Amino acid sequence: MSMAGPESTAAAADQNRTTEGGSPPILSVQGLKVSYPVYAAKPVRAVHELDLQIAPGEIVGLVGESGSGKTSLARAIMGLLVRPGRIDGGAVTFDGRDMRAASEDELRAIRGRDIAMVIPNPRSELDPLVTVGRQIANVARAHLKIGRAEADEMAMDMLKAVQIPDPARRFRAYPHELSGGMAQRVVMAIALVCSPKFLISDDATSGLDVTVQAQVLELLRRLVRDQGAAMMFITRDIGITAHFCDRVAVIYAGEIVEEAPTLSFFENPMHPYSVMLLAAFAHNPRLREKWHKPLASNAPSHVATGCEYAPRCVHAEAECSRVRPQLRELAPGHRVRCHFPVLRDDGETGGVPSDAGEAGQ
Ligand SMILES: Nc1ncnc2c1ncn2[C@@H]1O[C@H](COP(=O)(O)OP(=O)(O)OP(=O)(O)O)[C@@H](O)[C@H]1O
Repeated sequence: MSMAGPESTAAAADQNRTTEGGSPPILSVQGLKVSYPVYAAKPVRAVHELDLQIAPGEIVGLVGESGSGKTSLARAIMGLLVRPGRIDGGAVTFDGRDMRAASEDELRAIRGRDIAMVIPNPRSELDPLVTVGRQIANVARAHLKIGRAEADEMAMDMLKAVQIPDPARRFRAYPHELSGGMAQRVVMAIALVCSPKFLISDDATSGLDVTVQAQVLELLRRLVRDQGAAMMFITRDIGITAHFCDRVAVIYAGEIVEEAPTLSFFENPMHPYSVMLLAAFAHNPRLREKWHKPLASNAPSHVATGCEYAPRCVHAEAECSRVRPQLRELAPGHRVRCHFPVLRDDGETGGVPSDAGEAGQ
């Protein structure tokens, strides 16, 4: 991650911000820009002027299609952008600390102890030559400066907490001896053993079959709640967020286009892209067609002016390709980046006040 620029003053000021619930955020992202320079071409813009705040104990679902910038955002927060990725601007404040000003050693100490990340394909995360109990214990020893016996005890407790069958035997097992669901639980145990304040789950359960996925998600939620941690839950499956998250943020082409408390979001999604995602989730081709203008390529491509979603939007008007919409708060905690937000079928505006002011960007 690059060192602090002028934005780090924004990070310091950010400590004074509060979330919807009135508490200071555990994570605050302000105006974040991430790009990937590509040889002999324009850099790929992955995240663009993105704002996101997450309160302690809150689970926020980050939903968007492939290539919308979810992983780039997560990795930028952790200071783990994959080369040639770089942060071009903005601030990331975690627990009052300016993450962009932190040294690599400081970031290493924060990662694993205060912020942890769970990703899909757990086997790639695990060392094939070390027993799973030892791998969990090693993380605890490295971050908590405790002795071997205590670390082993913590590892065993974590194996029980993630509901691994026969934990004493699994403690001594090697990763190849575990099923995919078990390996995912071990990765969760590693992520949670130091009781991090913030967990990022990046599509972590997508490789599991549906029943195991539901069990693992429920477990993850319970453990995060028990530890009082906050979580950013990244997924392409908008349906999961309904049961799992306190708040939903929809990302399109590197921008948050809608964010709202979960109930408000599902009762009245206002951005045409969110409505399209919900229609796709409902597996209803007619609804999908109604809400989505197909393009030759599915990947969001950036527009020169106006709304990023305009080329694919069935409601787009001339203004949409001219003026970039700002995020506006149209119901309590419900912000939408759209000139023409969707009205509910019953003709209600979903609480859209005619004089709604602008919020955020
Ligand atoms: N290493 C890289 N080099 C060049 N471009 C990259 C690299 N990693 C990501 N990108 C580009 O950045 C944009 C955002 O990608 P990112 O992986 O963050 O999206 P995502 O929403 O996490 O996608 P997915 O759900 O498929 O993981 C995409 O256009 C992608 O092609």
